[in-house]
Amino acid sequence: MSWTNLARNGRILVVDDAMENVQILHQALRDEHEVLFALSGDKAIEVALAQQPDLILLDAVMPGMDGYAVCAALDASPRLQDIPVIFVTALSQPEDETRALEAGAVDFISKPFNVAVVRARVRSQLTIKRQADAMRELSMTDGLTGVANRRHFNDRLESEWRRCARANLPLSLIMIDIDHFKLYNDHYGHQAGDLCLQQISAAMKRCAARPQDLLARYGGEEFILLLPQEGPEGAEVVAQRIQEEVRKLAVLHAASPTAATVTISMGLATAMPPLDRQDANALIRNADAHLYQAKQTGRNRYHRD
Ligand SMILES: Nc1nc2c(ncn2[C@@H]2O[C@H](COP(=O)(O)OP(=O)(O)OP(=O)(O)O)[C@@H](O)[C@H]2O)c(=O)[nH]1
Repeated sequence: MSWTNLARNGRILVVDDAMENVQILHQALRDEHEVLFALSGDKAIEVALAQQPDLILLDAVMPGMDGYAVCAALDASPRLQDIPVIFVTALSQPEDETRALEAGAVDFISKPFNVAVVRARVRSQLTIKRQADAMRELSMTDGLTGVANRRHFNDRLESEWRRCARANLPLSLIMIDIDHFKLYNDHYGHQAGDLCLQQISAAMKRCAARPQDLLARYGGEEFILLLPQEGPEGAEVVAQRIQEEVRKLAVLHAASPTAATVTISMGLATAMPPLDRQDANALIRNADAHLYQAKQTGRNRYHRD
């Protein structure tokens, strides 16, 4: 998306118990955005979870769950806490505005609406939200390959470790290293090496496409794949798939003493399930030890417990 388009084509959730207010806001915004609506606080949370809007226009005063309670519920949910909220209310005292901002709202619009003001405020909050999303995405991504970076991997490992421990589910890791990559760089040049890293990482990403899977660049030519909810057999299937995809890529490696094309070695490790206080780093060390075994026993293979 270009920077000039950042303010348009948002998914906006309008929450108001009065249908006529919903209709006015829908009319004001529908030319530029997709508009969803909810007539109560409970419904708003339900729609937000299912549709992941970019922005919520929230009525402060509603029967049952009011706007402040909706804000608190959004804030408590990891999947909803980054969605900005603009309060829309007939309350117009400075203390009402302060209360809304303290509840987590990013802006405040008074009823009766001025349609031009509503549009302008929505555009500006949408732009800020999308810039923040882009920054977050950049900070989590490896610049060369576009897969997750090591910091993002560490964060996800920690949260998935806790989740799998709570749910009594296994968690597997695959540590992956390109074979004889120094020789590849020496023979074909660093730029070709970069291209090779991009091709191999894209192929590996295709092999583990479940929403909870995460491929990350762990070091120079070393990658790590996080497979939550996957036991040793599942991890082995993924490893075989990766090996096959890399084989099919058939990137020539004339300088390799062990194969005609680029190959990879892998180390697999599983926590069955993770113990709450067990150190996730021990699992990484275990995968690394298996990778070392794969290298020692000829490369172009995986090793597991
Ligand atoms: N082109 C390119 N090369 C990189 C990058 N990051 C690391 N490397 C290179 O990757 C090579 C890794 O070499 P080694 O750790 O000796 O391992 P290897 O040659 O793959 O040998 P084995 O792992 O034992 O099979 C080094 O030559 C690094 O310069 C990168 O971003 N781009």
